[in-house]
Amino acid sequence: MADIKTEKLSLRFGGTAAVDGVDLAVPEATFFALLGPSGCGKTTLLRLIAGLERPDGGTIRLGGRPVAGAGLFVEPGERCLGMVFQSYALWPHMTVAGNVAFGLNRLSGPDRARRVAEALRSVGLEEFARRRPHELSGGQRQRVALARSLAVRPGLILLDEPLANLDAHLRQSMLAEFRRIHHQSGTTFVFVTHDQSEALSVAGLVGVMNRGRLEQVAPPDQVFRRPATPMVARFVGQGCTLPVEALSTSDGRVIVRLGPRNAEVPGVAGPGPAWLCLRPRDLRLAEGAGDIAARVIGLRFEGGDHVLSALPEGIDAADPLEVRSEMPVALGTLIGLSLKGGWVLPREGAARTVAAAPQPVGA
Ligand SMILES: Nc1ncnc2c1ncn2[C@@H]1O[C@H](COP(=O)(O)OP(=O)(O)OP(=O)(O)O)[C@@H](O)[C@H]1O
Repeated sequence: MADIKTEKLSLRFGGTAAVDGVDLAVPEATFFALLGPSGCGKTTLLRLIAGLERPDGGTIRLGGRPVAGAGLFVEPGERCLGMVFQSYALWPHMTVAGNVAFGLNRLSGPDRARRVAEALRSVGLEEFARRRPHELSGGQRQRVALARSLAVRPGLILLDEPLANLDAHLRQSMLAEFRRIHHQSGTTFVFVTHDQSEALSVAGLVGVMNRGRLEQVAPPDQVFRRPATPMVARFVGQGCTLPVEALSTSDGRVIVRLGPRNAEVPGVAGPGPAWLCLRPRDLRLAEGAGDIAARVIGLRFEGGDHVLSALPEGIDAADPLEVRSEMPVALGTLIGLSLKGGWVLPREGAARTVAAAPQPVGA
């Protein structure tokens, strides 16, 4: 088991800051998911931790041991970690057992065989030891790749989009497998994905990256319910952000002006310009005027409901909001939306209240 600590970690490729001053602390035995849009720097951060890239600046410690920093660079093979890639990277001419034994050369024959059997048992593939990779399904190949990493008993396993080549159904069962194996092995897992539902369902700790920086590191429910930045609010859970004015704040609840009306919403913004972060589940169609007046500009049928896209009225630069309805509503209709939840964040430069914030409405 190894914890991970990076300080001011940076790597540029030409004009691109792929990783930009990242301070990260992942406690040992954590299942950590690194989440973010394509090109935000997830793989580069993983490769820096693995030792496949050298940082331009900053430091990395694994299990308390410095592995990269000024004048110091520990080679990947000496970092006591395993890697699992989306391409599996198995040797096609070797059997499953041969692939799993690959990193165990320093062990004696019987010890090696025992370690291979143990690793294959932990991923449920002991009966497949004599097969070759082309005789396995994609999910089974990925489990062989994981068994190969587990066999060397590393303190840390780095998984780079390991489910990207699998179909949706198999991804779900592999996620459950990863959780079980992580729990059983007690190894620290770092799991890179751009799929937020994957990250939130599998990890104990989630890091959201954007443009080379970490926007938030928190347990999945906090990332979802208390986004630290507008980017996290928009990226996770189909969220959107409305520009509002925070009028006053007390006990972690903020009164915001929504066009001509005011509403009280949980949050951390002091008085001034703020963002109201909303998810579809934070809104419902009001019987009367509700909290927000909005005009229906789109309608689709999804998951058994009609989903209305509605543009708030009286709020400058607002994006359309989505709300579910049992009945279809004609385009152009003025509707009222009631707030069931939400989260208020200060806009850049505005005051943030420090008081501990309560759970949002409906949490
Ligand atoms: N070897 C390289 N040479 C030049 N630029 C690179 C290199 N590797 C990555 N980059 C750039 O660095 C940035 C971060 O890339 P990275 O692969 O880390 O992103 P990512 O979040 O893993 O993306 P994805 O989800 O699409 O895999 C991107 O702008 C990318 O184009």
